[in-house]
Amino acid sequence: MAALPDLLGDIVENVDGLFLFSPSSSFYERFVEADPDVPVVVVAPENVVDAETYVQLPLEFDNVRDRIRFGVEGAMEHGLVEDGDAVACSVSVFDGDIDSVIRVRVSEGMRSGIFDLFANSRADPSVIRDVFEVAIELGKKGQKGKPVGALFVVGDAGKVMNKSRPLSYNPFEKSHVHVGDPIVNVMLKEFSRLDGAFVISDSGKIVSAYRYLEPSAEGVDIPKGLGARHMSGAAITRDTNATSIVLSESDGLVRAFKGGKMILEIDPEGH
Ligand SMILES: Nc1ncnc2c1ncn2[C@@H]1O[C@H](COP(=O)(O)OP(=O)(O)OP(=O)(O)O)[C@@H](O)[C@H]1O
Ligand SMILES: [Mn+2]
Repeated sequence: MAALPDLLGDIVENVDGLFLFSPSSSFYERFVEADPDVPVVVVAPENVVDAETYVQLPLEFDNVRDRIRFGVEGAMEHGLVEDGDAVACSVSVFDGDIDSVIRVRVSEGMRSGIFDLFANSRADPSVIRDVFEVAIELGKKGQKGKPVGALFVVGDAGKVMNKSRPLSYNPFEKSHVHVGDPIVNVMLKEFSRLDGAFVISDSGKIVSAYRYLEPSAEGVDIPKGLGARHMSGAAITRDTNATSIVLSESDGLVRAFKGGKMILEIDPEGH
């Protein structure tokens, strides 16, 4: 009878790269010089282990597939791996230390756009991340315990303003506030109880609240069952170079749209 390491060793046999997701320093040290033929790529929110090849995670994606996709697509973008490569991804599925190895075949076809969404949107990556964080937090807590929906249109704000109209007075009219400021998070949560979309500039300035989006919905293909908030949020990203981040009041999920397509779906509760 074969020993388990022989049987399970196939998973890491002949890989072209080893991806360590948020490794501790001691874990990283053990692997970095283990096999000189297999480059080690660290994927983490911060490069605390001082890795030479590193892909920064904007969010700790609870969904392991999202996390791995982000790391692999980022590595493709940086030229660290290429079509046809096999890579071993070491991740933590449950809380704590790395507990799993997943073998992935790199291919152009697997690209979901998740890396692109953060790295190559019109808006700064940090602005996209900050808006995600607001949406996720809003999804976790709701407004006074009740589920709430919200629509954030980020980047290419001039064009977005041209393709929308006000539903009410704009509380951000003369202000110069940016996403990420703690006070702004409180304001965004407060105003999200009312209708319409928030429009945010490339640099994170809140341009307007209460915008009714009027994009053409032609050629927009999003999952059936999503309503007008999602449809208008998706469509505006085809008509402009904006990225939309939408919190659903009805199912509590946060979804991101770019180029008229849904790129990412996150459960704020981490289920
Ligand atoms: N074109 C639009 N521009 C801006 N906001 C919109 C637009 N259409 C709908 N909304 C906002 O979305 C809210 C919910 O609409 P609807 O239920 O049709 O969307 P939905 O996609 O099902 O979203 P949810 O999952 O949150 O219910 C509306 O009350 C309105 O505030
Ligand atoms: Mn609805």
